[in-house]
Amino acid sequence: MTDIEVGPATDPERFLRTDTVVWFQEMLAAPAETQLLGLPADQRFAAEVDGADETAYPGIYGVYPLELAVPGDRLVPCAGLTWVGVHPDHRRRGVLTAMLRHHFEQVRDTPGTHVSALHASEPAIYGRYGYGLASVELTVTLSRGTTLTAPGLEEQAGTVTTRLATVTDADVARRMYDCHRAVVDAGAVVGAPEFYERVCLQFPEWLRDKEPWRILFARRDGRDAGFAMFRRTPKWDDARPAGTVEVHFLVGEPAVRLALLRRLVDLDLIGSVRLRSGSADDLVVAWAGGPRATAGVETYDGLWVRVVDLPAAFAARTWSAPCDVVVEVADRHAPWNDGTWRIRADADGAAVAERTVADADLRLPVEALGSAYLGGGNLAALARAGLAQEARPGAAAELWRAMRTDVPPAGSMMF
Ligand SMILES: CC(=O)SCCNC(=O)CCNC(=O)[C@H](O)C(C)(C)COP(=O)(O)OP(=O)(O)OC[C@H]1O[C@@H](n2cnc3c(N)ncnc32)[C@H](O)[C@@H]1OP(=O)(O)O
Repeated sequence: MTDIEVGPATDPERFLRTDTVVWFQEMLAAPAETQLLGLPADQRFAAEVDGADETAYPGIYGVYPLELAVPGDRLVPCAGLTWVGVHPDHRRRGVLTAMLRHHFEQVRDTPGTHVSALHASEPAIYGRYGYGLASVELTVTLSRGTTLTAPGLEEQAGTVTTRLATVTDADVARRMYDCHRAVVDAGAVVGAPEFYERVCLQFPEWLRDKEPWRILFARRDGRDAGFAMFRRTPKWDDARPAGTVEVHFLVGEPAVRLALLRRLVDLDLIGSVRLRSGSADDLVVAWAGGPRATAGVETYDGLWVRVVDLPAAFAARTWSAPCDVVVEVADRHAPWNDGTWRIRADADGAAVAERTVADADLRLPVEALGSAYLGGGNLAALARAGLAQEARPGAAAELWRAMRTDVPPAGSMMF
C-alpha cells in the first residue's frame, strides 16, 4: 500500500482544485478564502501521497466547529466533518481511511469535543468508520393553501408577524445565528457565526437564473423569534401558476414555525412548498393531518454521529432512565473505545462509563452507540435485527430506555 500522510492543508487553491474535481463542478471565480468562508484555516486537512500531482491534493477534508443539541437541552461542541473528497486518481487505496483515522485522533485530542457528525453523500461509506445514523430526516411537501391545524398553538402563533429579507441584506447572517442558537431541539446542529455568513454567500455561478435565498423572519415583541430560508422557482401548468418553494431552514418554537409555514403556503404564484430537514415525528405532518394530507413525505438519512471519546460523550448528555449494563464495544478506527465498558445511568440523568473486566451483557459495534446518542436509534430493535448481540436478555432494551428521548431527534441543517 502507498504511504499516506495526513496533515494541515496549507494551500487553499490546491484544496479547492481537489474539491472541484471530486464533485465535478465548475471552478468558481471568487477568491479561495471567500469560497472557504466558515471553514477555519486550521480545520482544513489534506492527505499527501508520494508522486501525486502537485496541482491538487490526493485527499481533503474539513471540520466545521459546530454545536450539537443533545438530550437534556444542552449544546455540546461537535466536529462537523465535511468537504471530504479523494481525487479520482487516488481512490480506493485507503486515503479516506487514513483521513478518518487522523480526524478521530484530532477530535480525541481536542478538549471538550467528544463527537463527530456528518451528512453522508452515500449511505454505505461511513458506517464502516463507526458513524451511526442518529436521525431520520423527512422532506415534506405541502400544497399551496394547506390547512395547518394546531388549536393549542393558535394564541401564540397569533402574536407572531413575519417579514421578508434576502440573504444579502445587512446583518441577516447574525440574525439567523442568534435565532438558531436560541431555539434548538435535540438532534439539531448550530454553526459558528461564520457558518451563517457562508450560508448567505451568493456566488454568481450558483445563482444563475435562480432566486436569491430569502429569509422570512418571524417577529414577536419587536424581536426575531425564528426564520425560514427559502427560494422560489417559477412554473406554469396550462397557464396556471405552479411555482415551487424550497425551504431549507425552519427555525423557532412550534408556534413560530406554524406562523412561518402558514405564510409560506400562502405565497402567491406557487403550487407547492417543499420542506427539508423534518424529524421522524415532524410537527408539520401532524398539523397537515397526517402523511396523506401532505403532497408527499420522503424519508432520508439525517445526521450520522460518531462517538469519538465514549465516556466523555456519554457524560455530556442527559439520560432518560437508570441503567446498569456491561457493553462490549467493537471499534476498529478509534481503538481507545474498543473493549468492555460498564455503563451506569442514575435517576437524575447522569451517566458514567468505566472500563470493566466483567462479562458483557451486550455486544455491539460503536456505530450503534452513535445511532442512539441523540435519542433516536433504537438499540432493542437493533438487537432484534441481529445487529447487536445480547448475552443477558433485555440488556439492549435497558440501555435503549436510558438513551432514548420522548420525541425523535430533530432534523439537522445541511453542512
Ligand atoms: C461528510 C462528507 O463530506 S460526505 C462526502 C464524501 N465524498 C464523496 O462522496 C466524494 C466522492 N467520493 C470520494 O471522494 C471517495 O470515493 C470517498 C471519499 C467516498 C472514498 O475515498 P477512498 O479513498 O476511495 O476510500 P478508501 O480507499 O479509504 O476506502 C475505504 C473503504 O470504504 C469503501 N468505500 C469507499 N467509498 C465507498 C462508497 N462510495 N460506497 C461504498 N463503499 C465505499 C472502500 O471500498 C473501502 O472498503 P474496504 O476497506 O472494505 O476495502
